[in-house]
Amino acid sequence: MQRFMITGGYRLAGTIRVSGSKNATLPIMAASLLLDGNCTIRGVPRLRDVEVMRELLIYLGASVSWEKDVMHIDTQGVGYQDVSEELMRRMRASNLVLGPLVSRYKYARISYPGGCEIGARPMNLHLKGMQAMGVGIKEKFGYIIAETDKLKGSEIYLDMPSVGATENLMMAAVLAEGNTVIRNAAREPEIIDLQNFLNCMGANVKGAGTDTIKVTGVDGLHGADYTVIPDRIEAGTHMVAAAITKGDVLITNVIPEHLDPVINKLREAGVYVEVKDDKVRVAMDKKPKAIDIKTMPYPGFPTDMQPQLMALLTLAEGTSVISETIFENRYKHVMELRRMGADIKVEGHTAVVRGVTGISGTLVEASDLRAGAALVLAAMASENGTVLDQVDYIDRGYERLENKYNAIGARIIRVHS
Ligand SMILES: CC(=O)N[C@H]1[C@@H](OP(=O)(O)OP(=O)(O)OC[C@H]2O[C@@H](n3ccc(=O)[nH]c3=O)[C@H](O)[C@@H]2O)O[C@H](CO)[C@@H](O)[C@@H]1O
Ligand SMILES: C=C(OP(=O)(O)O)C(=O)O
Repeated sequence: MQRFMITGGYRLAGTIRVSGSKNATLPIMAASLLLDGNCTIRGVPRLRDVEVMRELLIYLGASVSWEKDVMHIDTQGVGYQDVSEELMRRMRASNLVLGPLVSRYKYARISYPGGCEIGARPMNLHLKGMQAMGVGIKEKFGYIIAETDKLKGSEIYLDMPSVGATENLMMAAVLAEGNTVIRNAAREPEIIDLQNFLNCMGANVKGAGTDTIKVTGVDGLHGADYTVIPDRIEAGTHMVAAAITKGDVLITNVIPEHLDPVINKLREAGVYVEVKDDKVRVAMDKKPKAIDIKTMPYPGFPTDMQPQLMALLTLAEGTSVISETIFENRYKHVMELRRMGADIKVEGHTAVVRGVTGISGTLVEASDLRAGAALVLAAMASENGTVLDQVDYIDRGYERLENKYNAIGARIIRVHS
């Protein structure tokens, strides 16, 4: 178990470079299972979740080498399609191997995935879509067994634009016979990145970024060399870090368009945001203004930024209202922020945040990845020291966050206990 000792009150000033996107890298690594050969992925972030996906690919028989941010995957040895509960439970995104395994081997057996406790997160849409493509699904003792003689292209309508279901079904359709159309598909930038990677391997996928994705099945794929997009949630977190510490930070390696919802909300809160090419400069010298936020599928405000924005709004002038519409259990940071002196009330999906003049450090605990990030931000803005437990959650999605912040003025020490 590891913890952060954070001394608050230091202003962040300088440049931070954003790493490759976790949520783009994970499906792209899973998609390599569609291939019988080699691929190279660049811009791969050093994250715990990426480590788990690497272990999963190796467990299935792939060879994976990873140096700095370049990963080589050779899938020629893959011959096993049965994933143990231990591996599946370590990460939610491990469910993304289902589509590629069924597409290539016509069989997969995986246990239900684990991950952060932010909601029930069922897989009904993934499974319904696969059934429409001719896959038999059995659910037994917490395992999903997916089997088919032949995957057939199909018309699929998603009841909600689930990111994971869209990705799993796109991957399942790549080697299916005929055409698949996914309607009400998720439109997140990571879906476009997956489409680009699949097409780089010789797939025929169109429409990612819109609500209709069309996949024409192909007979086989070839190797690819691909660079993943920068992580928009990491970038958004740094933007809030600059604002909450009343700092001035240049954030590089970003695609500003992916950050539109975050940039707009920060500007509404009075934060100075300047966009230039692949950089964003964020500066703040006063208290933020209260704003309302509703989390929505892309291009709406991302649920993965809700806890971080809440941390900022605890110190705003006035009262903010936050509605979390994606995950039913994504307010676990509220209790911890209250322990630091924040004034927040939660009723159902809504949190009412009354701005306070200051928050103070204490002993708090990360309950999940973004809750942990929000607590780091709050601790950097607080009047004294904070001890943050369970930072392993933060390592799931941020590459040595303390090093990035310490390099521009923060005081964070990682303690191994
Ligand atoms: C690895 C990755 O990319 N993770 C992201 C992905 O998660 P993930 O792909 O799991 O999120 P989804 O878009 O699938 O989930 C959105 C909502 O749909 C529900 N749902 C989903 C599938 C299904 O079969 N049935 C169902 O009811 C979920 O419980 C949730 O309430 O998108 C989320 C929403 O932007 C982000 O917070 C996660 O960071
Ligand atoms: C919820 C997240 O990830 P996952 O879907 O992998 O749990 C996240 O990145 O905030």
